[in-house]
Amino acid sequence: MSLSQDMLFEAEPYLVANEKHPFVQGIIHATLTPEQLRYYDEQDIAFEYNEVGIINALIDNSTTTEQALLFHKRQDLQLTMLRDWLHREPESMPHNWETLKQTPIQPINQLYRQHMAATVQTHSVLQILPSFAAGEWMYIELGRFVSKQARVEKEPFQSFLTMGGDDFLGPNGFIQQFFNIIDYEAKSATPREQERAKQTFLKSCLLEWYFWDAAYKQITWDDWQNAALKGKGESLL
Ligand SMILES: Cc1ncc(C[n+]2csc(CCO)c2C)c(N)n1
Repeated sequence: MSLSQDMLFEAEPYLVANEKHPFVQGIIHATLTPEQLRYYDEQDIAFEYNEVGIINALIDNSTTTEQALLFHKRQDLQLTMLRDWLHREPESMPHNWETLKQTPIQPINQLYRQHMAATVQTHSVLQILPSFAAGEWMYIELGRFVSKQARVEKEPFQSFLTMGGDDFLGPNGFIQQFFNIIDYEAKSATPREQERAKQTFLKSCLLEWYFWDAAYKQITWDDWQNAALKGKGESLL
């Protein structure tokens, strides 16, 4: 079994858990509140901004020019998506490229971004790529899952997890190409390095679940502070 097959096999229970999460179910049934959507939107745009740095690291540490070109293409898409997203920002939450850097990063978002950033210092595509590819894979699979459900066709829910999939899907899509790169890099890696890469992938899958959970409960540092200092909010954690 290739490393990517092994990763996907072990990631399956995390995918099922993500499908069952009340936030994902709330997308299907269009039952999320404006506050839950707003929290998600703010945290996710900041998350995607952080990914720009991760993709830069992938370009930087590529072992072939083909890899560098693929990551560069992915970066182009990331920046285009961010630009369009910033244009769509609601009046209540205006962001631009500059203020994006000052968006408050709430606890789970911080944990996830630091999990990804921690891989950069390995200078290894095999270690950096799984931290990033897991989120992409999860969104594509969740998109597939929600499209098979009787989902409520109402915005903004309808557009949620419906990705302009062609760039991501199929044998030449980003997802398959990322897995091909992981398998190519795994060939020259030790079993310990391969295991580490797999665990990084699985931790990103786990943090995907917590990202939905944080948005569902709108967990902030203030909640954590209240829970710690005032002894309130056990149910949040
Ligand atoms: C929590 C979280 N995880 C992963 C992504 C990344 N992501 C998933 S799909 C996609 C491309 C198409 O929108 C990107 C960049 C995210 N945004 N939020």
